[in-house]
This record gives sequence, structure tokens and C-alpha cells, in this order.
Amino acid sequence: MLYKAAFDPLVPDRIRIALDIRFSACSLSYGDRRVLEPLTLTLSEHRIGVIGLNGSGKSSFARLINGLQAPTSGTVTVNGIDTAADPAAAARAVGFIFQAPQNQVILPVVADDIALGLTSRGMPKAEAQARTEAILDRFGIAALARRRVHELSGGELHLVALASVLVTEPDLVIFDEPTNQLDLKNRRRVIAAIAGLDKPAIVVSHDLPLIAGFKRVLLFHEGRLIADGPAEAVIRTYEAVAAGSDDDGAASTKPEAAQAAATRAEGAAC
Ligand SMILES: Nc1ncnc2c1ncn2[C@@H]1O[C@H](COP(=O)(O)OP(=O)(O)OP(=O)(O)O)[C@@H](O)[C@H]1O
Repeated sequence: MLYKAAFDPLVPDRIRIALDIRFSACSLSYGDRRVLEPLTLTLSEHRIGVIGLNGSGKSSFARLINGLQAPTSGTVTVNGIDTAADPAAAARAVGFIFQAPQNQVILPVVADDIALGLTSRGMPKAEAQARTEAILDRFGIAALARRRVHELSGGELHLVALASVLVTEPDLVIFDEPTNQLDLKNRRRVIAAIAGLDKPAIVVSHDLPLIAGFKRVLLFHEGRLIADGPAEAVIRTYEAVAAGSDDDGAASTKPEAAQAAATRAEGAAC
């Protein structure tokens, strides 16, 4: 089988955590450049994939969800939190694993960095240390506790970043290109960690096998959501969009390709 589902169907619905993300006429511009067209949608699935060509607006969309980016117009709420009105609450509710996880590390030693996320929220040091040990155990990376972060491999770093986000018990985790630049072994470790998550996750990725099997995948093209539905149908649409694009990956100069793809996706998403 070409695409293997990262989503674990064995996680029963009843232990899944509720998720309610609402975009209401939300748009985003950088200066006078519009990068996301007005978008209204509700997300509640346990696993949501976000795909699209380079520069299509995927990361911008993801950053709106945890308040890293405020909308230019409209609103985004996550479990009732308005992300622009209360970005600190949004950041607590939504853990974000960046494309380059080394950028989210503050302290040089792994365990100290993970514990910092707890002590900075007022947790006593002893409890923070105990929780840090527990999460390192859970990811099978206890041996990394006293290692220096800058010495870690890419895959180890992703797992440490995931541990540092999950230890704070967010309602939702967003992964921005979690398998980017990983070798096969580390890619598998990261995919297994995502599959084993008992929390909702949004996965932004060019790694199509990673999101295959997700019930909900969003396809962005030139700042527009052009397909929204089960992975298989949306991936087919994406392949059509990519085929209609220029060789250098820039957006297509043939709008009919995207238009045709979008029309097909509408049917698929129903
Ligand atoms: N801080 C910023 N200031 C100005 N323009 C930005 C900024 N961040 C992103 N952009 C632009 O917004 C557009 C969408 O970028 P975004 O990072 O959301 O795309 P993406 O789909 O995640 O791309 P990729 O797959 O390459 O990571 C791009 O044209 C990008 O250059």
C-alpha cells in the first residue's frame, strides 16, 4: 500500500479530547499582500492534515490557530478562546511544534528545557522534574535527559520538542512539517509519536503518506482553501493542482487547473 495511515483507529472516540476550532470570515495579509483569503470553517476531527504547494498559506493558517498570528479580518476561536483577543490563552491551549524545533528550545539541557515549560507556569520544581521524567520515559528518550540540545539528531530533537509541548498538556498539538529532513528511522519515530498521541493534532506537511488515512485534510492553493475532505480525495486533487503548476513550484499561471481541481474536490468533500 502506498499510503499508510498514521492515524490510529484503535484510539476509541470516547477517550478523544473534544476540539472546536472556528474560523469566521478570517483573512490574513502581510502588509498589503493577502496570503489567506477570507475563510469560514469549523474543525473538530481528531487528526487534520493541511497540504498545498510551497507558499500556499499552510503555515500562516496554522499560526492563526495558536495566536502566533492575528487575523487581519474576522476571528479564530479554539475551544471558545478568541486567539487574537487572548493569544496567551491560545498558546497554552495549542501546542505548536515548529519546522525547525531547535528554534523553540530555550535552555541548553534537554530535561531543564522541558521542565521550564512547567516552572514558568508556576509549577513547583520537584513536580516539574517528576513530570519531565515521566514524559521522557513515555517517548523512550529518558537517556537524552542530560544531553545538550544542540548535540541531538534531527529526530531526537523533534521528539524532545514534542515532549516539551505535551508536558504542558495542551488541548491540541500543531505539527508544522514534522518529518522535514528526517531520515527513515527518525521519520518513523516521529510518525509513531503522532499516531500514539491521545490529543487532537493538526499536521501541516508535504509528506503525503503521513497524512494518508486522516478523515479530514485541507488543501490550500494561493491562499485559498480549495479542497476539504478525506485524505484520499484531497490528495488526488493536490496531485492535479501540482501537475498544473510551473516546474519551479510556483503557483500555476493556468487558473483552470486549480479551478477544475477545486470543483472535483467540492464533490469529494461532501
Ligand atoms: N512574516 C511574513 N511576512 C511577509 N510574508 C510572509 C510572512 N510569512 C509568510 N509570508 C508569505 O506568505 C505566503 C504564505 O506563506 P506560508 O509560510 O503560510 O506558506 P506555506 O504554504 O506554509 O509554505 P511552505 O510549504 O513553503 O512552508 C508566502 O508567500 C510567504 O512568503
